Amino acid sequence: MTDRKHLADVRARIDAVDQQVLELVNERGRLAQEVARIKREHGEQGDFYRPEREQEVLRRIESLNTGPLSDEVVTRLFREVMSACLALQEPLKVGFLGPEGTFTQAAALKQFGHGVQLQPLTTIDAIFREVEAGDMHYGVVPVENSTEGVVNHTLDCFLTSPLQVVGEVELRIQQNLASRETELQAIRRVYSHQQGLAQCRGWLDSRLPGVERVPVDSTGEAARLAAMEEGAAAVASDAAIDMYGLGALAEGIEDISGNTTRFLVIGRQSPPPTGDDKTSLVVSRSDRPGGLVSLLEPLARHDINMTRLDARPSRQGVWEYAFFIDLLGHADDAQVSAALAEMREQASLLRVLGSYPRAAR
Ligand SMILES: O=C(O)C(=O)C[C@]1(C(=O)O)C=C[C@@H](O)C=C1
Repeated sequence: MTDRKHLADVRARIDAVDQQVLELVNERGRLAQEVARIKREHGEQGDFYRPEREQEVLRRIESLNTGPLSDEVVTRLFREVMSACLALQEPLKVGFLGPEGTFTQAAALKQFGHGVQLQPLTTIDAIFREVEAGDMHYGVVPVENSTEGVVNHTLDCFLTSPLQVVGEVELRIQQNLASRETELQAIRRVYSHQQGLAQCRGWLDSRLPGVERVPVDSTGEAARLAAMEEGAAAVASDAAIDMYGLGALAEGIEDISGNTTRFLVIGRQSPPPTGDDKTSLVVSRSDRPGGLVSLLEPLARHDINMTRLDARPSRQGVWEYAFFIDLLGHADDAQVSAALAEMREQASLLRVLGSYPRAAR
């Protein structure tokens, strides 16, 4: 067989496979519509998004995958297929910390795919408010960075909001120096979110010493400003570079490689257990010696793994703290529920912020 004939044959087989894939994704779409009909009949309006089921679907796909496509790639493809199926059931509105081009937008896309309507909002408070008011179904907010620690503002919002955590997203963060200038020597000012500036402090100290650093609300906003100003640059994402038509003067400028940011998805109701969950809670107690140790003791006794502990002023009294705790397990799991009951006996306040599936790939 000639090469040309062979190529034509293989392409004909690809066409046949595409036709099958098309029929199957549409069949999947029809089944999702059937699920929606059942949910409506049971009065579950507004509750079409099921993070626990999505997690189960993605984990199953990963375990079935034999390649040559990587687990990461098949996860991304099936995430989009589910996103399109969910959009057939109900178009979801999801607020994220904007403007366009922020890492939070990338996290929202990773969690929900392109089938939802993503709405950039200007502050973390606004995201909480819009979800509380029902104008948005869900919100996506940054909560901690592996280099720079917690996003205090998000934790503070939880102190006063009734919303629940319904999911978490982890994202590898690559920072770039973005500008319309083409030479590093032309840069007089660098904009970024304060976390972006902090993540690249070492690089900026050595490559742009003495250049003014200006913290702004987000990396997306930094890219927007850099696009308008001569001699300006932004520490920002690849997406922001594309969005604002900038060039990358340097790529991957974060000081610690493996830099990861964790985001929380907020909504009105936490999902049921999947067997691989996390629980976030806020707890406080009036100051007394050994207070924190005895408060945490039930977790150790019930063999529960704590993955995060942060203290924030509780805003109730001077030197009173609220402790934000993440642990492995779901609040409905027997061990976790027993430990929480014992902690509650000692605490002046204990609120479960939500139990949710652990971040997918
Ligand atoms: O299983 C469900 O509850 C569905 O609605 C179907 C489906 C899917 O496409 O697999 C769609 C949306 C949900 O978020 C979870 C899963």
